[in-house]
Amino acid sequence: MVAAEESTHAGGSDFVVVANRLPVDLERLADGSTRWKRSPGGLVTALEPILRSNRGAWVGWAGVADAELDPIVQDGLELYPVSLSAQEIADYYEGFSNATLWPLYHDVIVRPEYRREWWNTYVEVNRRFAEETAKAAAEGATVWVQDYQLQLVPKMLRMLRPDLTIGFFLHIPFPPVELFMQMPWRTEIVEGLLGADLIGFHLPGGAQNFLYLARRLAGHQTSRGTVGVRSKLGVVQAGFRAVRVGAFPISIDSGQLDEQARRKPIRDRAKQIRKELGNPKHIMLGVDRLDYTKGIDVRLDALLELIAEGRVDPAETVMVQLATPSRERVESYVQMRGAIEKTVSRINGEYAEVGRPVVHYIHRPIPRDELIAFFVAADVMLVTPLRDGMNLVAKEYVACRSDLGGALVLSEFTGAAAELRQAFLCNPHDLEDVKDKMEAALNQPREDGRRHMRALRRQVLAHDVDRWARSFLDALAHQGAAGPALIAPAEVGEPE
Ligand SMILES: O=P(O)(O)OC[C@H]1O[C@H](O[C@H]2O[C@H](CO)[C@@H](O)[C@H](O)[C@H]2O)[C@H](O)[C@@H](O)[C@@H]1O
Ligand SMILES: Nc1ccn([C@@H]2O[C@H](COP(=O)(O)OP(=O)(O)O)[C@@H](O)[C@H]2O)c(=O)n1
Repeated sequence: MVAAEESTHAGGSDFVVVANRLPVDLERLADGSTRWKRSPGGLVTALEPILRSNRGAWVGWAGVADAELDPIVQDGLELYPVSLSAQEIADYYEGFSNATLWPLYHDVIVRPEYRREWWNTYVEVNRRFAEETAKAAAEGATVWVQDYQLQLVPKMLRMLRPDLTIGFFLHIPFPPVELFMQMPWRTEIVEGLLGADLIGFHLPGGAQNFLYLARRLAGHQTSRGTVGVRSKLGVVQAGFRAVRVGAFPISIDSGQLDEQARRKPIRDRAKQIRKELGNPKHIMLGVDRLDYTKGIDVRLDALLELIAEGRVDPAETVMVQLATPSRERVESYVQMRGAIEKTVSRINGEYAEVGRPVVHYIHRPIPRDELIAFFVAADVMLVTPLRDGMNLVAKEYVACRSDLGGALVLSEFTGAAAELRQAFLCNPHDLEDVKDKMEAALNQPREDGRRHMRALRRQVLAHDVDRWARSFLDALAHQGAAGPALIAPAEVGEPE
């Protein structure tokens, strides 16, 4: 163990978030200059307001290769950039994180690749994140490690800095045991996570899966009762340490988004969007990173069939698909992009008129205000992932609809579906079901729509990102680094 000497060299931050990405990406422009831009994805959307209100530090990668940057204060946030070489990006980020773990944890929608050299780099990069965090954290600090890219950091960090309180949160689904068992380095991953004091998942199912694996793979005793939402934590007795495991569904800054969406410039822009789209009777909207988990193909296929069957009139309906570029060098993403763009062309080729496309497809990031105006303008929001940890877009749409207009079609295979029960829930693997729900959402009577949206908004406004972070950090604080075992012996099951 390292202990005393490391501790005297500790940095100044009492609260440190560690995530693969910083909240901003460094962008290198053609003229050689650089600028910072917002990073993609829901993790950043959720964590940025938390870090601001806790005045903490953020350790992460700046999104480009070989950027040797000193710690900086950017827009009020203290950032500690971790440098990755081009080879590390290929092996750790595109390889092990996004061609092994991502598909494995998302129900093997595409086949995960298991490559030893990717794993070796994943271990090395996790070690570097742990070392950088050890430098940034003050004596006795709380460190919150985020997501599947950094599952070994909790154990590595505990070895370097036993004085820290360490939390870990997984933003993607934790897979069923039968799938996780494919992973050649499954025991190392479970043990890596068990370096934390508290391990959080979006849903109780993920927590239960993990408890089972802690018994089976690491041979620890664990609690046996069911895990609740923000309550009834599970416990793994890892030697003298009690590691707690719980479900904490993430959310958004709903109050702030609600307020923003009510502003006149946003509402005016929403009207203008409708006009620019040719004042159609119905606007359907999809907003996603371009990822095969998101089921963009599913909603396009459904639209194509609905039009072909005469159930949707292309003269009065448009679909807008805003797709942020994502992981563009990973082969499965290249293939999926090709397939989606082909279907967009097919729908427009068969059913559009000159100057009046049926599908408007934008493959680039769009400014936040513009996105909010699209949420306000959309009559039907299509969220159809084959599997998604949470899906913040669904919650953002609801937060933007203070007018009680609009309808949400939501896949049952998102974390959000556990909370947004009044949406048009659909099974994305059943195209007929998706079509039926899209049609029902388009034709929903106004009063029914208002009732559904009111109930959805109650849920989203009451359970915001601040509540998510507080519930996790409160649970973490109540244990502390060397906290006592919280399970009575009677609750502990023997390993199998
Ligand atoms: O960093 P990238 O590779 O560009 O990917 C963006 C993020 O995607 C994933 O987001 C997840 O987190 C959301 C918030 O908890 C959740 O709603 C969503 O279901 C997840 O897919 C990923 O987990 C992040 O690490 C990435 O930064
Ligand atoms: N074209 C797009 C698509 C998504 N986004 C944002 O990216 C985030 C996506 O979060 P999410 O939880 O739905 O999904 P992931 O991309 O994190 O898997 C949301 O905050 C969206 O508003 C965006 O800004 N522009």
